[in-house]
Parts: sequence; C-alpha cells; structure tokens
Amino acid sequence: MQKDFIYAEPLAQIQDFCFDATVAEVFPDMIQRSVPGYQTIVQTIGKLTQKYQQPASRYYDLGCSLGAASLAMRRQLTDAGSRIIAIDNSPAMVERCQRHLQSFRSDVPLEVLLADIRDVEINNAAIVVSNFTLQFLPKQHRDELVARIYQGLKPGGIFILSEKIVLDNPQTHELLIDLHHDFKRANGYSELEISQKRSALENVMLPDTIEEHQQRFRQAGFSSSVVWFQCFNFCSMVAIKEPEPSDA
Ligand SMILES: Nc1ncnc2c1ncn2[C@@H]1O[C@H](C[S@+](CC[C@H]([NH3+])C(=O)[O-])CC(=O)[O-])[C@@H](O)[C@H]1O
Ligand SMILES: O=C(O)C(=O)Cc1ccccc1
Repeated sequence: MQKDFIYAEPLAQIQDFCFDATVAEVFPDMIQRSVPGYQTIVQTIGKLTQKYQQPASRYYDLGCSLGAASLAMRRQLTDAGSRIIAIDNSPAMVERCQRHLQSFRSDVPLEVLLADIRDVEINNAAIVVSNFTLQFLPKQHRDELVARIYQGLKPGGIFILSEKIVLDNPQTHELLIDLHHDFKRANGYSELEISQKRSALENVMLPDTIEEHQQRFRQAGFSSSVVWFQCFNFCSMVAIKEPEPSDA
C-alpha cells in the first residue's frame, strides 16, 4: 500500500482538495489513517447487507472511490439476481476501482460508473450507501439527492450514510476536532500535514450537524433513522424506509 505524503512538504499555495490520480494512488492509506472507525464502518456495511438484502434488488455505492463498500456488500449477497452499481465522478478512482474489482470473482454483477451521483437514476434499491460522499456535494443539492434515494428504495430498504459532522456548540465542536487531530498525529501525520489538508478541505467538504441529517431524512420520508456509529466528529447512520405491512 502506498503511503500518503501529499501534504508532507510546505506548499506555496494550497489548492482545493480533489480526487485526482495522486490521491487515488494513496487513498487506502489516507482514509485508514484519517477516518476513525473506517474499517468498522465498512465491515458493518457488510453486516447490514446480510440483514437487509432483498431478492432481485439493486445496491448503490454513491462515491465509491476504490469500491470498499461495494466489495463489503458483494461478499454478503446471495441472490444472483442482485446488482451492485458503484458510482464516482473521479476518473482516477473509477479506473482503479474497476481494476481492483476485477481481481475478485463473484456471481453478483457489479458495474462501476463514471458519473455524478446527482445524475444517476436510483430505483429498485434494497440498500443505498453514501460512505463519506454526501459531505462533498454543495449543500443546496443534498435534500434533493436524499429525497431521490428515498424514492428509489424498496419498502424496507435502507440508506447507510457516513459523514464527518459539525456541532452547533463551539466548545464541543473544537473538542471533537482536537481529538480527531490527535488521532491523525497518532497515525503518523505531522502538524504541517494536518493543517495543510485542513485548508485544502475547507471549501470542498462542508459537513452538516447530525440534526440536519435527521431532519433531511424525515423530510425525505424515512420513518426512522439511527446513528449506529460515532467516533469524534465522524459518524455513520442508517435510515429505514417503512416496510410494507405484512398480511399476517
Ligand atoms: N458529485 C459526485 N458524484 C460522484 N462521486 C463523487 C461526487 N462528489 C464526490 N465524489 C466522490 O466521492 C468519493 C468520496 S471518498 C468515499 C470513500 C468510499 N465511499 C469508501 O467507502 O472507501 C470520502 C473521502 O475521501 O473522505 C470520492 O471518490 C469522490 O470522487
Ligand atoms: O483527513 C481528514 O481530515 C478528513 O476529514 C477525512 C478525509 C479522508 C480522505 C479524503 C478526504 C477527507
């Protein structure tokens, strides 16, 4: 695995963070050392797939990067009539994702699309995953996407949303940022790397509060949601579309 040294040297000017070939090349190391609980979250996407799979359904991975969530879902799917659709708008990510996924054999079809998640139709879905992607969409486009996700889910389907979060309270907000920076330091990032990356993300990654996510879920129509994971300012939620009433 190639190590992430992207922000290790002082940069004269810090460009906005983007998912280009340099980032794609070191991505597994970057995400592992930057996102507390990343591995637990990906594993749990697998567990949730085991529990919420439905026959002849679609599974969407929005902002798939190298396909970690798609792979976690595919390992659990038992119905050959299922189909996984992984989407990313970074050509460097999509190219590497396709290459990576080819090395695993499976009966479940998986297509990787180079597209903007705002332009892709979602339908007949048992599960939609956005694992740290919604936070990169302009704020004014988030409500509409979550509403489309709700519409595209089958009854009893779930939306798994992992996000960096902000808090309304400045004191507790700073505390969680501090703890996250400690986590990065413990994983070998220097003060310079932490501060340069923070600047690069400032204009492109705009996290919401947990309450904003919950309000958006309700507005879209989800009958229930839960924060199933939180470590510092990173969390993962599950929103459930009401199942059809059974005849029994
Ligand atoms: N509008 C968009 N349309 C499509 N893709 C997008 C868009 N905006 C951003 N992306 C893509 O969303 C991904 C976000 S990374 C996801 C990790 C992965 N889910 C994982 O489970 O390893 C999270 C992170 O790096 O913090 C990148 O690959 C972007 O190109
Ligand atoms: O590194 C950070 O500070 C993050 O917020 C997580 C992250 C991980 C990978 C790409 C962009 C942001």
